[in-house]
Amino acid sequence: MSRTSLSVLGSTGSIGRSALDIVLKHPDRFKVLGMAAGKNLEVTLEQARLFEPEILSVAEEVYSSCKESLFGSGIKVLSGEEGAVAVAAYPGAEVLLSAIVGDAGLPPTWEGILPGRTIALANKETLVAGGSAVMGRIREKGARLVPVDSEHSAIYQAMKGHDWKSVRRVILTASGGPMFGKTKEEMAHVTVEEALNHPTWRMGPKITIDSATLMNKGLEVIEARWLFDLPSEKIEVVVHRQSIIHSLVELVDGSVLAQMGVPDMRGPISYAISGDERLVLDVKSLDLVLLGQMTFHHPDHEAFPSIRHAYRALERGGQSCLWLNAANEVAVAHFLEGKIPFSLIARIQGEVLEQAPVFEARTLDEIRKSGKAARNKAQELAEKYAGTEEIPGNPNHNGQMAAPVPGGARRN
Ligand SMILES: NC(=O)C1=CN([C@@H]2O[C@H](COP(=O)(O)OP(=O)(O)OC[C@H]3O[C@@H](n4cnc5c(N)ncnc54)[C@H](OP(=O)(O)O)[C@@H]3O)[C@@H](O)[C@H]2O)C=CC1
Ligand SMILES: CC(=O)[C@@H](O)[C@H](O)COP(=O)(O)O
Ligand SMILES: [Mn+2]
Repeated sequence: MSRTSLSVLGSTGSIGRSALDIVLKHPDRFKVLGMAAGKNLEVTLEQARLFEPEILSVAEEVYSSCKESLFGSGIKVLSGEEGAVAVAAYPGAEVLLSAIVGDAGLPPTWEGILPGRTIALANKETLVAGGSAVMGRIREKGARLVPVDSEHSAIYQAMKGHDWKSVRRVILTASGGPMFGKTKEEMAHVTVEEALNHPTWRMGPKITIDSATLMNKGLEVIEARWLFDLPSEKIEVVVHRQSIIHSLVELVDGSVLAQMGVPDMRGPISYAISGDERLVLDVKSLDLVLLGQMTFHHPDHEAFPSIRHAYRALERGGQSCLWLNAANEVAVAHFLEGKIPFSLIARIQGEVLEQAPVFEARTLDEIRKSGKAARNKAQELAEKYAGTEEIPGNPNHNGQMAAPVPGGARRN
């Protein structure tokens, strides 16, 4: 079998590194053609020397050092969004792994949708922000969109050989994140360290905070809506603390299909980039006796309003999902910088999504402009609330109005 040529967007991240680990173990199966990274020069250079791509892009800040270090290597070095787009659109890659974090991943993914190509999609924000426009472009170009996200990969794997007409509902599993069991009142006091301490997955900081607020599951509900062309009534969420069942599909005859395994993203990544082939991976075996039990709960929508925001955005339509996504990114960045308390992330999401235009953004340019407008709204709100420990105007647990407390989110 000839080697699959692969380009990786977000090569230095958690998904990117796992993907390149698979390539390293299967040199007869893959060849890396292009790589796009951000500011991590050390890892970028290591990867460039190991995989010898034809084209590479990094953040503007590290461009000169990168170019200088790779002088004479024959690798074409580019930078910034233009560079990432050039890597994505570079012809010859049969598979494009989209794993830049956040809405920065949308322009390269969009431009990388080329005839006959497989887009292995980790960057869920692309579908949340771009929804019908992205799916339209996939169809128009004759590309193939394959999920990398573990839940969607589970559904995709479970549905192999089954007819989508036979689906009663899909059930996305959520770990519940590190804040599972906390009350609404306790949310204001969650520290950055606590929120970054995911119980089952090791991922980049943005998605880890999304998991802590359960926005990740909200984004995944929207992702499932577009990937599988399902109405939101057929998409449900259940909290499963162990992250062993990666998601389930219930068929019209009551049969339930599940995909299971120890939490390790190399499984879903390899399935997506290999064209549904089962590659040998050194992923641990599932020991059911050691596991002992699996638990299931309804999500607590009072303490974690973000999943409801996602359903609301789908119901409201137009640019609501795009605005929800942009608001979330701004709010998460503010939380990570210690500028706003954890509980305000969901508040900002909810306020911004209600201001979204109710007509669709159809082109990349429209999506980008709209995303910027949403970011500005979220920024204004974040600045307005910065330094407040409690949500202004919301009664605290004693029923009194909370006074803003300087200091914002605490790190310890
Ligand atoms: N990690 C996981 O297990 C899962 C992740 N996903 C999704 O995959 C995506 C990546 O997540 P994850 O790997 O955890 O994130 P990381 O934060 O670990 O990695 C992000 C990657 O994107 C790069 N990057 C960031 N901004 C830019 C930019 N403006 N231009 C070019 N590159 C940029 C980073 O470069 P650098 O570090 O060099 O600055 C890095 O390579 C997200 O959309 C996430 O939701 C989905 C399911 C599971
Ligand atoms: C690995 C993966 O797909 C993540 O999206 C994961 O699902 C995050 O965990 P949560 O279930 O806590 O959101
Ligand atoms: Mn997931």
